[in-house]
Amino acid sequence: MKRILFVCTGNTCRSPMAEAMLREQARLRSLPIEVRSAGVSTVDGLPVSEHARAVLRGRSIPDDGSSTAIGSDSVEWADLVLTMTTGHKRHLLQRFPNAIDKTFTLKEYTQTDESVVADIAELEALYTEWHMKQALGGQLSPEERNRLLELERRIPGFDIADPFGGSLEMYRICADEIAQSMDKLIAKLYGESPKAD
Ligand SMILES: N[C@@H](Cc1ccc(OP(=O)(O)O)cc1)C(=O)O
Repeated sequence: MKRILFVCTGNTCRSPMAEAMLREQARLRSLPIEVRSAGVSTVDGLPVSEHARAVLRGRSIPDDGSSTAIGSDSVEWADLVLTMTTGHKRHLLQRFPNAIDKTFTLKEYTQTDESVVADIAELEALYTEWHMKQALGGQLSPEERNRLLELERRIPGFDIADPFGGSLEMYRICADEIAQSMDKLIAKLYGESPKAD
């Protein structure tokens, strides 16, 4: 059984859509996956946004969840933590540094260019080094800082933009973006070919 945790800001738009979509795919394909979602800046018990629910309904996907503030219990529960943006990933890793080996942005985890994967690993190591040095009152060396900036410049963007407060169409576009990654995620985890749609 694979346990996957999706993370966004409020846990009322993006990560609940991702959670519901993956759970539905797992059900349809009989895949051994458990899914949860949480927000880095939210409180427990908020309903999923109306537009997100409408988009899910349009895809015939049930949704009956409510928001959960991220905590050590859900991070420890997960085998894989997939965030909607790099900002969420940084936030999460600052609070739960032990989760470094299982935490990725959704798009980063599902993209396949090896050179980009290597760049991301190097960048994450540099950020970890930076945080450790800062905690001890130090700084990165000028070479490390230059390298960090170079990597930041050349790594493609992996963020799924926040549709909060936007139109139903914005939520649809966001859901389509998440759905594409979901097919790639299943292909990566189970070697199935992504669905053509
Ligand atoms: N902006 C909201 C919080 C919020 C942010 C983003 C958001 O979308 P998502 O659930 O996709 O992170 C939902 C809620 C507030 O001011 O309280």
